[in-house]
Amino acid sequence: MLRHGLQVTRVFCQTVLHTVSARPLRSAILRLIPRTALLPWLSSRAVSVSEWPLLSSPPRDYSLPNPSWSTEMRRLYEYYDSLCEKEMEGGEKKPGGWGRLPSYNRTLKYAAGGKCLSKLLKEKARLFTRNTEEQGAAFEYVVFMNKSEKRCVCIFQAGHLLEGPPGNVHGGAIATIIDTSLGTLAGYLSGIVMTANLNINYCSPIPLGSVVLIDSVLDKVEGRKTFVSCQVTSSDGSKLHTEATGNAVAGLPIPRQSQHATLKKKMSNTHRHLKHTFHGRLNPSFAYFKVCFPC
Ligand SMILES: CCCCCCCCCCCCCC(=O)SCCNC(=O)CCNC(=O)[C@H](O)C(C)(C)COP(=O)(O)OP(=O)(O)OC[C@H]1O[C@@H](n2cnc3c(N)ncnc32)[C@H](O)[C@@H]1OP(=O)(O)O
Repeated sequence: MLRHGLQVTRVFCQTVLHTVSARPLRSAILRLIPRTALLPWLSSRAVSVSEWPLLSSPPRDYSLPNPSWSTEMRRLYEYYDSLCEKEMEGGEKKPGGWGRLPSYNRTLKYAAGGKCLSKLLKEKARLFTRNTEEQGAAFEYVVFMNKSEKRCVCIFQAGHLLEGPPGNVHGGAIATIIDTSLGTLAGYLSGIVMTANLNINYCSPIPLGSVVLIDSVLDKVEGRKTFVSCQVTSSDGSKLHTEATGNAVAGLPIPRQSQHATLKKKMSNTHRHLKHTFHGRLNPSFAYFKVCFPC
């Protein structure tokens, strides 16, 4: 009887997986099936749960080329990608100092401190620059980091949803991508940071749909403060669109055992405020963010 039940489950699982190709529908169906019911199917396929895309589907990496990318965007991507450290034949690493940073639409997913946040925030929060699935509509960008030069280059293609003055990119959208580039560089070099100060000079408008380069460098580190600056230029570097300087303040270090009780007390005091909104100042839950560098 039990064996018969397992067999029916297995056949059902296989039918679902092989016939339903639309991913949202397939995911919805699978959410209704208890995971234990899938085990017979998995064991029959001799695959581990982590290998199975629907139980642990890898998040979409938004920094990879997609059909909306212009020829110029692709050309620049391929240029910086060619500078990246890569495994060569024989296991040797091609030196270059550059590396592409992956980019996801969630950060809370990686936060153990997320228990302080409401369920709504946990489920619905999206990184501002990656909050539309429509390719090419808003921020299309990829960040390449050069750790040894303490520098990063962001290739940015501005989509039609970012219009400000007719035919040109909104100043707030430019500030957003600058904050993202500078924040990413500061975060990469100094750990978790919050932008404390950002000064922007808008020198010439950025045409909607065009591709620009945001070249960011580290100026100095003073205690918790990381000073960074950038220039936004046309893709061939001939025209300066924007320049900016910023100061990012590093968060609290991962708590040591002795500090843990104080932090826990602080967290419960602020829990009520944190429940529906972020606290205005850097709060202890930031200390629990896993350091990862999606941008
Ligand atoms: C890990 C996950 C990564 C994910 C990445 C994906 C996203 C990609 C990247 C996206 C990136 C997006 C990034 C975003 O969008 S971050 C979002 C925008 N930023 C904020 O909301 C920050 C709000 N402000 C604060 O939280 C606090 O004020 C901070 C944390 C900044 C400092 O408060 P804290 O209580 O902790 O420290 P402190 O007050 O003792 O000050 C410490 C030092 O800093 C100096 N100072 C302070 N304020 C300013 C100021 N305004 N100008 C110049 N300096 C300032 C101050 O004089 C002092 O210096 P000194 O006296 O020691 O010399």
